[in-house]
Amino acid sequence: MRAGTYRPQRTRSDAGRGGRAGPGGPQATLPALRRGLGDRFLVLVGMMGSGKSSVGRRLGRALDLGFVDTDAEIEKAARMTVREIFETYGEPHFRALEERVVARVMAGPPSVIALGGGAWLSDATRRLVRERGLSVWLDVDIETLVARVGRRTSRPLADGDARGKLAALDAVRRSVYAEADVSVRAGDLPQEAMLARVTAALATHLGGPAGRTPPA
Ligand SMILES: Nc1ncnc2c1ncn2[C@@H]1O[C@H](COP(=O)(O)OP(=O)(O)O)[C@@H](O)[C@H]1O
Ligand SMILES: O=C(O)C1=C[C@@H](OP(=O)(O)O)[C@@H](O)[C@H](O)C1
Ligand SMILES: [Mg+2]
Repeated sequence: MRAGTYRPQRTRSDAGRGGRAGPGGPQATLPALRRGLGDRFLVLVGMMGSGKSSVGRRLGRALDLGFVDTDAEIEKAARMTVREIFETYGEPHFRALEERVVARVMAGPPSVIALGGGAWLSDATRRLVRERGLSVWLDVDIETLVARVGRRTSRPLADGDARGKLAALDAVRRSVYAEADVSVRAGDLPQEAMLARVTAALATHLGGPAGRTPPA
């Protein structure tokens, strides 16, 4: 490693249910995580239903950072729902909007960002996140995704045979999600336990429970 280059190792968290983040528990690590993050964005990636939006909102609050959901930003900008955009203009148009929204958000102040599940497939978005962010893959099993997404109507790519469609997308996308800086593998954990697991994985990635501030 070049002198002065901060390059933490990639991390896969298989910590126990709920995760452990040092003697004081997850709460104790939050200020250290905030410091370790510096001026980077914290960017959540993963399949539909993995909990990016839910965990992201909680992480933003826990770290005292703003929270941005790219789907919500797209809907605000387009004054249409994600489904309406897909149905009216098609997926390529949605992807172009998504790329623009991510770039706009990442030109602003650091925050926690929940990407839509397909946003990470964009080369431009991954490049931007590598430059300005720390990425976390929520790697959640298909059965859990289906249970969360299958009965909802807001995700056009899961229409009909949700299990089949999610499994096919997951198979294609896994290797790209795996490029994220940190991977958090989880089943159907309650939201607080998921949050604890993510903060534990981040603490490990950033240099242990005490966290570590990157050298200037
Ligand atoms: N840990 C969890 N346990 C149970 N339900 C969850 C959990 N995380 C998210 N959900 C629910 O699953 C659905 C998808 O979660 P969401 O956060 O929107 O995921 P994503 O943004 O990755 O698609 C939402 O209805 C949400 O309330
Ligand atoms: O995986 C995908 O391609 C998509 C995921 C959705 O966001 P969530 O991952 O937040 O559900 C939304 O952007 C759109 O329906 C497409
Ligand atoms: Mg979401």
